[in-house]
Amino acid sequence: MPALFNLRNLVAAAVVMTLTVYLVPQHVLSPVVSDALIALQLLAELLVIVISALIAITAWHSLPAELGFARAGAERHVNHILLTGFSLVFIMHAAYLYGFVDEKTLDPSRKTTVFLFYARVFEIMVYAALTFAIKLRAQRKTLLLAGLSFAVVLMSLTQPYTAASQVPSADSVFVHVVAGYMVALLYCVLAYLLFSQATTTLLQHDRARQLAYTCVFSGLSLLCLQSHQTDSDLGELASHVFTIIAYTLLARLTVVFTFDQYAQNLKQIQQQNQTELNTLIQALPLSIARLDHSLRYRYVNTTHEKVMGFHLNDTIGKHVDEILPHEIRETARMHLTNALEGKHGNFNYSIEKVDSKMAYRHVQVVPEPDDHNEGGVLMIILDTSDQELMQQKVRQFVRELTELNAALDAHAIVAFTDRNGIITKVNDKFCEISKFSRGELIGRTHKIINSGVHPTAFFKDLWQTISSGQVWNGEICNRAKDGSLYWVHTTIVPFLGPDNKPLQYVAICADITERKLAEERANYLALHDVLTGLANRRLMHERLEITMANCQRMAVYGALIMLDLDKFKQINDTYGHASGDELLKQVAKRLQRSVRGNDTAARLGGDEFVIIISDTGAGFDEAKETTSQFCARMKNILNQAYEIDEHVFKVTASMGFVLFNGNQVSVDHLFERGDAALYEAKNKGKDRYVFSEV
Ligand SMILES: Nc1nc2c(ncn2[C@@H]2O[C@H](COP(=O)(O)OP(=O)(O)OP(=O)(O)O)[C@@H](O)[C@H]2O)c(=O)[nH]1
Repeated sequence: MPALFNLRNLVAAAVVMTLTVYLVPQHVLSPVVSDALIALQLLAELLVIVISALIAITAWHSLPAELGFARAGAERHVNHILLTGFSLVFIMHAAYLYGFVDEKTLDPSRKTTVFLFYARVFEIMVYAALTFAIKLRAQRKTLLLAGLSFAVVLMSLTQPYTAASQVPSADSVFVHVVAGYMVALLYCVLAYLLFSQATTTLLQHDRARQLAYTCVFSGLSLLCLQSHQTDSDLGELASHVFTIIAYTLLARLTVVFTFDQYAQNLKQIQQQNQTELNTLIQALPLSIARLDHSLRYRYVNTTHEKVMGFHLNDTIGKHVDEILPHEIRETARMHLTNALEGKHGNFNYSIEKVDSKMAYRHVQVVPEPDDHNEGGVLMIILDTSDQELMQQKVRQFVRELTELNAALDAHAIVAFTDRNGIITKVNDKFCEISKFSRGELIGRTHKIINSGVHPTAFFKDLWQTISSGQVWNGEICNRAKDGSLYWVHTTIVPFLGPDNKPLQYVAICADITERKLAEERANYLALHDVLTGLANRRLMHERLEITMANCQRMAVYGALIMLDLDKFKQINDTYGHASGDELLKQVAKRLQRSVRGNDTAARLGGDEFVIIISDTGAGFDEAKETTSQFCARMKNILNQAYEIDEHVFKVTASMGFVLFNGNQVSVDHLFERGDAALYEAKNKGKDRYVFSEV
């Protein structure tokens, strides 16, 4: 049955019908004209209008883009207009034919012919456009040009029908008839081309075949019109029937192929998505495996092969127990069974690899239910070895850092400040040594412990160093809350921000107070007499040189007094060495108390002392007088009784002094002369002072 009603047979029947229309004499057909026939004509016209309108609507919505004969926007609009055009023109044709439009200037039947011509023009152009869209071996441009030229010729043939004043002559009617045959011939050529030359894809071929049939029926429609006598003869009716068939085919071509194209496009998109998804899944650094409801592998990606070490072909169809490491089989099976019941799960495991290194994995188990109650499980395995090793390193680093911090806290005084030097954090040691509480320190600057020992330039230099991003090292004397001084060896490290400027500073200090005191003591001992605390010989020399220089600068006289206790040996011998020591200390105190701040009292050793007076006057005599008075006063002071161990002593002293007012003579020479004067004082009976020229 289907074979009987295929398009080929339909065309054959149509040809026979057309021939019948031609072969039966017109006078036989004309009497058949009746109202019923006119009604049929009307119905046929209406159908043509409806179908052409349907094609136009479909075209506006989807045809051009989907059928592919519109490549650019402008071209698509041309096709829209063409399709809409022949729909509208057909409406006009029908309207004039049946007098729907009351237009008096032209004979309605002539207008009908005009609109029919225009409809054909549009029809040809639509077919040409569609043919153009279908890939033919013939030159596209040639075909289009031929179609357009033909349309122009056809339009020119309508001239006699459009001029109101002009009645179409027998010649023009003849031309019209000839044009009709030519159009029919063109349809045949188009049909031939489409039947025989459609190339490329099956879809293109099918489309060409459909269009070829459309052309055939349009051609037949035209041929039938050539035998047209009146508005209601059979020839015209047959023409309408063929037009209906042609346009139905065209509508089918537009609608069916639109959906075919949709389906094709959807399939293509689906395939493309599938390919993209597959590429993505294969490229993911995750091992992905899909298991069926019996926990057998039905899909694995390439990463799974790498992670699990099983080739794809060795995995598909296998049970998880055959693939997963035996250490985790039980855990995995539990999670997978839960997933089959719709529960999500995850677990971690680690295994030793063949190279003895540890591998760490995180497994995510996702249920994959389906409608047939035979869902599967998606198993995603992430190799977390790198992260795990990194975490181990971080943990180790944090542990080391904590230990380091604890060690630092235990042994060092630590303070953090912001870039402005505001203390933000201190450790216990800092509080302990500074005797300030943490609360008293936070938010303050280091000025709170400033001892005043260092000059302003010291801290200026410090800040210049650290604010330029460099580390500062040095010793700082600080003052604790109770006023006591303490020394710290300090290293200040700036922490730089992204702009290479310090964000904060950390000061790491070591308590060096003990060492500093020891150093001070050593320095003191190096320059002072241990027993009396007076300057020793070395310091006395330095002071003498300084005093000599000062005297020269100030143009004044200084004095060097050599002093020796008289008969000190006897005291030692009588009361003991300790008492002798005590006496020496008391003598030293009296000397120290008798001199001014910039004068010097020193002990050279034994019972021998030296006094340096820095300013005794500008003139020699005045200086000599002043020094003599000083010696006299000193003699009196020393002669006062000493009370030692419940004994009372009386001691005298001999003195020899020299004057100096610059560096004209050497220190040694001054001593020599002073000694000589002292010697003279001793010789003269002791308990006196003697002046010597230098
Ligand atoms: N107690 C004590 N005696 C000392 C010390 N150093 C030296 N001597 C003693 O001081 C004495 C110094 O004696 P001299 O100055 O030579 O004799 P002197 O008895 O003072 O006689 P003159 O100086 O001539 O009056 C010696 O007996 C030393 O042993 C010391 O540090 N302590």
